[in-house]
Amino acid sequence: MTATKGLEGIVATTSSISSIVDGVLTYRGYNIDDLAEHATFEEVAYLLWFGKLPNAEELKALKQDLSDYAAIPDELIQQLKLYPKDANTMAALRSAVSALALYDETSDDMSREANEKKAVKLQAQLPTIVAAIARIRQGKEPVAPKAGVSVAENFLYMLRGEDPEETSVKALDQALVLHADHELNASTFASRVTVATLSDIYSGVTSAIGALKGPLHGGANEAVMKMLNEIGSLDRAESYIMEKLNNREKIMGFGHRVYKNGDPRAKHLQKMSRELGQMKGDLTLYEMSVLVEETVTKQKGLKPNVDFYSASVYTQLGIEQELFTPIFAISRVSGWTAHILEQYDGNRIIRPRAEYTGLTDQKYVPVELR
Ligand SMILES: CC(=O)SCCNC(=O)CCNC(=O)[C@H](O)C(C)(C)COP(=O)(O)OP(=O)(O)OC[C@H]1O[C@@H](n2cnc3c(N)ncnc32)[C@H](O)[C@@H]1OP(=O)(O)O
Ligand SMILES: O=C([O-])CC(=O)C(=O)O
Repeated sequence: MTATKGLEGIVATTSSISSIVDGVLTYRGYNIDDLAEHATFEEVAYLLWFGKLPNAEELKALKQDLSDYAAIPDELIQQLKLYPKDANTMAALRSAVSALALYDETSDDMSREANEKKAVKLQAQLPTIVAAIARIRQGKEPVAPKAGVSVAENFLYMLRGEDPEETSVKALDQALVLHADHELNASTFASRVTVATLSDIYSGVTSAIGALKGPLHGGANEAVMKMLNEIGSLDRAESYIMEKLNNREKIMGFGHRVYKNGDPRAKHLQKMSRELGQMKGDLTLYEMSVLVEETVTKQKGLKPNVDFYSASVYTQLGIEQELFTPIFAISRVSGWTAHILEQYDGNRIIRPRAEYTGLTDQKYVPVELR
């Protein structure tokens, strides 16, 4: 038995949800470029869960369900108010989603119908939880979800307490489409490992949130913004990156286990970042990001991943850094739950082997002789 570090190149499951072949990402056979350009997040979530794009009636029914399920239990809001104000937002979200299971009497109902309903409920409730955490932290009351609007619009409304402008809603909706699923990434794998023991969907999503939090995965978008803030101005970008690389430090938002010639989602986020800058009449953040990209690519041959330009996009949408990875979760919960449903179908426990590298032939020695 020989271990492969980080399971690189190991095919751990079959899946019909999303695929990456020769650098091309598809959801259920639809190219991400096509979906980013034309589809709404609700259409994409339906596609991931049910394997086809919804017709008008199916889409209307899904939007209604997302609206109907968006409120969170009062008991949970009370709990959120007890969390430390300076708690990491992903840690708070992880705890809240775990607690959510306590208020769903169907949490251990393993029928396909119940699990599909819980997938839609989790999608509806995660944005409400994230917005509530953000508002409580600012000393404000959470805003109840608004009926009849998209996930993107509702999230910005609950965050700000007022109707968002259309350009922000469109940009966030496109970002949600781009983040919705990504084959067997670390958080999706974590969710599948958890539910493959026939544990419940809330446990699967809680595991996934824990995995997404790390800076080598979803947490990188917050680390990118921290880096851009440290750089501070265009003239410092190149020297800052050179110093990091000379110290053999990683540049967050660059590199990828699967894409070696670039992440197809990055160009959409880059375009969005430029357009938001143009609209604001201030391209500093965008230009600083481009200079970082040029320097990293020239020095290391590494290309930006999905996390790099999402940092400047969210900042220009007026969203605080601590919410970047939770926004990733608001989108990715569609993919996680699609994978969880797929895992339950024809499940087998996921239990690989480890190559043992420890001591052998040890003989027990009584404690007084050690
Ligand atoms: C949504 C997402 O999860 S996208 C990824 C988000 N994560 C980040 O942006 C964090 C920064 N990037 C990284 O840490 C890595 O590129 C990962 C985690 C994404 C992929 O990791 P791996 O597939 O294990 O790549 P690995 O670490 O083997 O990289 C190969 C080489 O490139 C280097 N490298 C990879 N990424 C970077 C980077 N961002 N900055 C500098 N060097 C890098 C590694 O140090 C390694 O160099 P070496 O061979 O001299 O040791
Ligand atoms: O696939 C990965 O390893 C990470 C990633 O880009 C994602 O989850 O979107």
